[in-house]
Amino acid sequence: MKVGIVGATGYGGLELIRFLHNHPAVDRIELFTSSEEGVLFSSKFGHLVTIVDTPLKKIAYDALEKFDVVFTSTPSGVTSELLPPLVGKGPKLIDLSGDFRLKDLASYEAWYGKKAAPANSVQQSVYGLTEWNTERIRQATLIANPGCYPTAVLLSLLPLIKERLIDPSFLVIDAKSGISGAGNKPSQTTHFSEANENLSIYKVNTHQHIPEIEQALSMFAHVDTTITFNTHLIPMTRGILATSYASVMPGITEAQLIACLKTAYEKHPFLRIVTDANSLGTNRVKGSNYCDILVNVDARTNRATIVSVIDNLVKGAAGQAIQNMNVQFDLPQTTGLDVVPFFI
Ligand SMILES: NC(=O)C1=CN([C@@H]2O[C@H](COP(=O)(O)OP(=O)(O)OC[C@H]3O[C@@H](n4cnc5c(N)ncnc54)[C@H](OP(=O)(O)O)[C@@H]3O)[C@@H](O)[C@H]2O)C=CC1
Ligand SMILES: CC(=O)N[C@@H](CCC(=O)OP(=O)(O)O)C(=O)O
Repeated sequence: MKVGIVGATGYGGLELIRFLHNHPAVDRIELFTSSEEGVLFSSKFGHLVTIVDTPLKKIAYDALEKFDVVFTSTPSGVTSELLPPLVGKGPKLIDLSGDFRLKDLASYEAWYGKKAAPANSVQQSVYGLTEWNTERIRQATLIANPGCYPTAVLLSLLPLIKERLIDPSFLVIDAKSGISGAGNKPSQTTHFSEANENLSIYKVNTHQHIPEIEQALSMFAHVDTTITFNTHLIPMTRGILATSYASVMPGITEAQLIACLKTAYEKHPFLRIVTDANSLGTNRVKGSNYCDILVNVDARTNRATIVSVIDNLVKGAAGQAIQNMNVQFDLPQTTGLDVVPFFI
């Protein structure tokens, strides 16, 4: 299989290379750039000197059309223009940005502050939350890979809401991310001296993943609701921990919530239900495509605390994108992704 990566020099692109290099069905990888045409990739990333020896190529339609799969890992607002002419031209397109996730174009423009992609290409795109949309992903030519936070939040909440075990009308979600979630372009808030030894909230009640989570709750659990969702930056490189709070429906027990999650994911190798809080942490999934989930019910308040952890760059980005490619090519979902978490 011949694979092209646009945005290869970014964090998502580098993770795609890390996994695709070991993917048994991928025999050729070409890397594309908007700013560094002709630069030898390994001259920028010395740790890949024995692995990738090709120069970065200019983004061009005639080159991209020839691939079996094109991954795009670029800032929002790029693929809304780049990809529509490629849809249906041959390659499977897997976009890691937010440009094709929101079906409501006005919502995209309001939350991202950018011009939306053409309506027909947004309609054709398939939301790539692998465990919940497998059959549509199999047929898709354009996949909108989910955001990192929505992946963590939705995987933990969807089974419980779909089975009406928790009340979806008052969901409060508190999420925290490592700094690589912000990409490789430094900013004031990601500057080491300001992020280190600091914990901060950002995009208060305005995060662009709010409409994405609400849309997916409607799409997969048939619940139309509004959520309270806030995000925090933690001084570490990788990882997301999302904690959701919801009232438990009358008569429902913690054991039933755990059983529901276990049943929902029993055939899904990357989803693990954890029952001991000491065994849950971002280091337990770091570097891997796993999503670990814990649920606990506070008997005093009858509220559930639902916690999930992922590596934002793997299950939250490149790993899930490759999982989707595996589905499209009828490969086992774990192909090329069967790695042990770093832990330390
Ligand atoms: N980081 C994360 O945890 C996650 C990120 N995402 C999303 O995935 C996408 C990539 O994220 P990430 O890798 O972190 O971002 P980075 O900022 O690390 O990298 C983005 C890459 O895009 C390329 N690029 C920049 N501008 C343009 C342009 N105008 N046209 C084409 N390419 C361009 C750059 O490479 P070059 O200059 O060589 O072209 C750059 O290296 C983003 O949309 C992000 O929101 C989604 C889930 C998780
Ligand atoms: C820590 C950090 O800044 N994370 C980014 C992750 C979002 C992202 O990746 O953007 P899209 O999914 O919308 O493309 C953020 O919160 O905006």
